[in-house]
Amino acid sequence: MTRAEAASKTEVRRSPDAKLEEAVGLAAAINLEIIDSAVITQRERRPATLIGPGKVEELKGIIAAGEIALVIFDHPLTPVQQRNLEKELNAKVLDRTALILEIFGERARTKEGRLQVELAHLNYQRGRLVRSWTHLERQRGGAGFLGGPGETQIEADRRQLQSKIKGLEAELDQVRRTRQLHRAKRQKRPHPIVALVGYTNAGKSTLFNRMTGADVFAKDLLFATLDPTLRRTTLSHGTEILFSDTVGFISELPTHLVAAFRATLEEVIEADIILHVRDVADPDTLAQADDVRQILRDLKIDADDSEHVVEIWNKIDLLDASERERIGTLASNMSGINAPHLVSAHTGDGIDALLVDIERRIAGRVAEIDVTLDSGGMSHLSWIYQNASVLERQDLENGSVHLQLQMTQQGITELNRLKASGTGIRLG
Ligand SMILES: Nc1nc2c(ncn2[C@@H]2O[C@H](COP(=O)(O)OP(=O)(O)OP(=O)(O)O)[C@@H](O)[C@H]2O)c(=O)[nH]1
Repeated sequence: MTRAEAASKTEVRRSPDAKLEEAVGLAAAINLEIIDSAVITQRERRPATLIGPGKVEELKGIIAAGEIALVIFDHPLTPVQQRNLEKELNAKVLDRTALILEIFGERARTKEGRLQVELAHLNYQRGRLVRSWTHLERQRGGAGFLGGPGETQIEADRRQLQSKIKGLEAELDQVRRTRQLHRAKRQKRPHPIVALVGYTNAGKSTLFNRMTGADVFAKDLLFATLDPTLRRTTLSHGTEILFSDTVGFISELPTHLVAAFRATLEEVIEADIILHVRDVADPDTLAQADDVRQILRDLKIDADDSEHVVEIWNKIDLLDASERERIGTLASNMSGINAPHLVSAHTGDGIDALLVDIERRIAGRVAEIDVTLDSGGMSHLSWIYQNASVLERQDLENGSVHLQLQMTQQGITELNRLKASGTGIRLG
């Protein structure tokens, strides 16, 4: 059974309750105290307030009684709806995009991450300004509308936003260029990259820590990791790899946010192997996996290429015996390379088998090569140690050194270039 077949065997749509639970989790991610939450069923969407007048009244009562300062709608709101609701409810109103932006704002740690979030924020605001302006314009008769304090103010705000956006884009460009230089340097160091992706809270950071012995912030918080983290690890047969932990994905991630994080996700785009970490104890696991695959496709990654993308079914320790058996059967029905890894990043179950599999997959991408450095080629020794895994070294009596190396194809090409440009290196 392929992954697509396995997925199609089960209903993947989220229940309203699961969506609500996720939204509550998002709010908790920035330490908001949740007073109340509810699913509202709406037959028609009201252009002015999204929800009907009866519901608005009901909410008003709850808000006044609970002294609630903020109301979050897990649904896109137009600028007009947001403003009207704020007035009616006498509380600040955010929609899902605004909430995610708030979370990203709190989490970003690197300069690039912070700039990206700020830019996404400004773009979000700009979209709202432009839309409300067109709305006003339409109300006052379109092209005939000239001057007036409202327009002047909005126009001024828009210009100010525009120039801020331009400034930020330039700054971001500079930061990215520096990072690309670093990356170019690293690419010359041909360690394969293994990137972790997954729905937010799936356990990527915990798995990353487990596999690398690192101590990355892992918490039961959505979007605990925002900036990519890289760490070098040596696998049991000596293969050196770089593990990369990235921002968690989420459904309905606003498109401009995906665009903003595209640069940060370059590690994923260029990774030799992608580990798609899934929380199989979450009732929503199938819908979450679908969302992740969609985002991978947006990044032009073939999520169904099982050579490249490996599914990790995490948190198996949370399953009861019958669920575990069901998941185990499902996994064993998925043949060969399609088969997912059942693990618990928490207890360490399944991690060794996963590391062996990573090493095996990488072995297909790395090759062994013998190199002899004569005395004239010794200056290349440090480059070799940086760029290859040295499996064996023999210091010969005539002063030359014989090395047995493991390198990626890219590294071998580089080595051939070195050989062609200088003396003292013999291959084979
Ligand atoms: N029981 C159990 N809990 C786990 C396991 N793996 C992770 N967790 C818990 O799940 C929560 C989320 O884990 P993280 O590693 O922060 O998840 P993440 O995918 O990096 O999250 P984001 O940063 O939001 O993308 C934490 O409370 C972890 O302790 C597991 O195998 N079993």
